[in-house]
Amino acid sequence: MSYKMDKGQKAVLADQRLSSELMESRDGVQEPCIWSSPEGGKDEAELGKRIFCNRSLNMRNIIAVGFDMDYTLAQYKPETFEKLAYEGTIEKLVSNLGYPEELLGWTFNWKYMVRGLVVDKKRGNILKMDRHKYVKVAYHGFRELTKEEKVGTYGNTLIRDAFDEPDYALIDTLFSLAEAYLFSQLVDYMDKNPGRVPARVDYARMYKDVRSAVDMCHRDGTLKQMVAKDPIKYINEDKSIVPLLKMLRDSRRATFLVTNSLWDYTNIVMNFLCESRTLDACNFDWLQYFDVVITGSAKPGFFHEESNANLFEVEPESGKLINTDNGTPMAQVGNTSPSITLKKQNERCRVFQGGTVRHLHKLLSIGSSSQVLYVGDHIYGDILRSKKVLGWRTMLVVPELEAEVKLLWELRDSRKALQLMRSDRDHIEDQIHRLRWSLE
Ligand SMILES: Nc1nc2c(ncn2[C@@H]2O[C@H](COP(=O)(O)O)[C@@H](O)[C@H]2O)c(=O)[nH]1
Ligand SMILES: [Mg+2]
Repeated sequence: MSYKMDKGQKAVLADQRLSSELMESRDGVQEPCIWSSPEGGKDEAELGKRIFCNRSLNMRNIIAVGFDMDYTLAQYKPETFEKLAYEGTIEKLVSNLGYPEELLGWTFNWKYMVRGLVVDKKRGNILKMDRHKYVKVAYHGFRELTKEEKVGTYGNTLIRDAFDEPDYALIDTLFSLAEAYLFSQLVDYMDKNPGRVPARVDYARMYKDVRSAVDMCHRDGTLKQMVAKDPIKYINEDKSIVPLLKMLRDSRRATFLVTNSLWDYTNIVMNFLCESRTLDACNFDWLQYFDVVITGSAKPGFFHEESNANLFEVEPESGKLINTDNGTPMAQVGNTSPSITLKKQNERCRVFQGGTVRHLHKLLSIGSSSQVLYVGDHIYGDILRSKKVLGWRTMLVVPELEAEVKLLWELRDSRKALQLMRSDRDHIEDQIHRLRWSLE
């Protein structure tokens, strides 16, 4: 990431440069660069490390910056982490749900699926839609539908399909790549071997089975135990996280973490990211970089202001949950001062589980939602509601863009040449039309 902040609350997103370099006006003419910093972004950051804005954000108004953890601060390695999810899911399908043992020999191509695809559960199809919700590409299992098949299935309805639950599922998180791939494999397998999948299983049932097996992998420790044992195998190291958090805190902004992961796992992942520590050496030093940590937040429900979810304080050493009254630890019968140990241990940062955005605002003394910037990876879980309903300012982490932006940049000359050729072609076509009309 590339941005500048000074201690006097004067902070700006300093990197609109590339976005204006890459963004051409409609007539193909390059717009002049608009700089946010006086130096004009002279100390260039690597292409993939820059921040892009679709509207300006004055950091001066931001008093608290929050982060999601999984796939935001912690970038998992899909070649190991998603493979683990894929193998764990197959294992559960075979052992618990009666799928054939030969699935255990299947392999996972982690590069095949991308976020943004849509699963048509009933038909066993994977769809790529355009921004207007028209199906551009459709695959049945791994076979691409012909144009006629595609139009016949998705193009002829009088009432337009919403492509939403319950018949469709959106692949909107990197956690879902393995299940989408496995679903396509199962569709192919079932078409070719109709008697080999459990009786009464259709495509939709197969998707449901895969989903519940994946869900179980996240809940029963299949994934988290393995990550805890060997985090470097599954999570990319990122030496810029601590400087980033320090910089935010030096600028006197509050920092917070809101994650759906529970405390035990959060502590392991954050120890690895901030301190390069593994399970046996875990401590709580990383908490110094935050004012508030909320685990088990159940996003997106966390962002519903009307939610009544209870907020518990977590005792970091034991993981014990303590009842709170809006964030204030409650006295237990027979013990009038339960909060003393917690306060001493945790002078800088308090750790919670559950609660709602109202609790967070109170804990951080946030007066207006527009003073909060939240960084997340999940458009639905992290961004949609927090931005649209609450009015938080949001930043979406899209690692896929790194390759795309590089490619756009590398191909800039060809793209420009193509644009000029298109414009020449349009002129020539217009001239031909005029000449034709003059002859009629
Ligand atoms: N029970 C399930 N948990 C899931 C699933 N997919 C992801 N996850 C877990 O959610 C959190 C994400 O945390 P955040 O920091 O991004 O808020 C992490 O613990 C995942 O393991 C699922 O399908 N079922
Ligand atoms: Mg996340």
